[in-house]
Amino acid sequence: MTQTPFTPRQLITRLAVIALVPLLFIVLFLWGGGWLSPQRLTSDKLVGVLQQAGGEHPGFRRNHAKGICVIGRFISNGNASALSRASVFAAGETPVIGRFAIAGGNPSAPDYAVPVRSLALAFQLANGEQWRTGMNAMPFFPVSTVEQFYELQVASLPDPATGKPNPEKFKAFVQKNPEIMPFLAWAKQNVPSSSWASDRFNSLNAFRFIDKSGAAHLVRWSVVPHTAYQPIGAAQKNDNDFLQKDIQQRLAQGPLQWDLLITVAAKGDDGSHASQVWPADRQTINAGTLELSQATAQQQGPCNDINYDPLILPDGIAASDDPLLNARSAAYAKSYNARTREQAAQTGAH
Ligand code: HEM
Repeated sequence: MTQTPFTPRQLITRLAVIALVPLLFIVLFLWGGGWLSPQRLTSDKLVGVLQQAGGEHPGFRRNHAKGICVIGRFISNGNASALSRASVFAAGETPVIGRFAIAGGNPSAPDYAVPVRSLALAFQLANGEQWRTGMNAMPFFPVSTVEQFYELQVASLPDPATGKPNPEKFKAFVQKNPEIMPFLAWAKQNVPSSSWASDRFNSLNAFRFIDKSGAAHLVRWSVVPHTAYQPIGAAQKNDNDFLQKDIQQRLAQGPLQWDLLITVAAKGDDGSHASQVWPADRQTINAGTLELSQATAQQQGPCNDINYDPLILPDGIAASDDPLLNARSAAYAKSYNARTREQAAQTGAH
């Protein structure tokens, strides 16, 4: 008979260690899925509340659901290459696939009823890298933290009894988060333009540009229209889809342009609060011209399969400490996976 080299005590210890390894993996799996901390704000919860607000629309984005694809190019003048070594800022041209949209999860919402509009861009760099950015046509974000974003969605949900948001719940949110007051004041006086072509779109979140020496510069960016602002009028209020029709008509006449402006933070400026703008005297650099030339319906267009994750960045651009960035990245992936799976089921693809 062969003798085991271990004493019973050693054997038990070894078996216990072996059993611990899979147990550790199970605990990590449950933790990652949010099962061990149900109060934790997961991307499931964030996407869930957006879906509750916008309704069930299989195959569509869970926010900014109504939109249109556009293509064009970015013509860099080389000015931003002192701050960022990203090849997109060297003088020259980069093809762009973009998407105009309005906020909210309802793909049939009337355009005039939605105050927040967006432009997302995917720059296809010659070296195979991509720079993706989703910008909104407002000067700053309503809130700064992921918890506030979630609670704001919950406070704005329609009351099942009335079909409208409960004003008491919204008031309670504002009292708890007075940081939202400047946004509410902006929204109250804002008269939307009659065209996406004349909207200024802002990154809102801060990022870091990394220069050739490896030094980081805190920045935000905006695209500023060449097209003059015309306020929304009666004609637009009677047409649910005026934004899409307008942009198609304009692009049929010729390309539309925006300047890409980089705003550079000064020492001490905070990049982690998207609800706070930096003082107006900060340095701005005109990095070049965004030129959009063609529009296609989103479901058939090249933007359908793009997840405009704000953390898909080329070498030379990096995330800041803004906590919204990671939450956005995780939620956009969740939304992308859901909508592309649904689209595949709708078309019978496997
Ligand atoms: C925690 C905060 C946020 C959450 C959870 C969130 C969530 C979402 C989701 C789920 C989508 C749909 C993504 C897809 O299916 O492709 C979306 C779209 C979008 N969001 Fe956010 N968002 C947040 C903050 C922001 C901020 C700060 C901005 C600032 C500009 C922003 C701009 C956009 C834009 C432009 C789109 C449309 C992108 C496209 O056209 O595909 N979001 N958001």
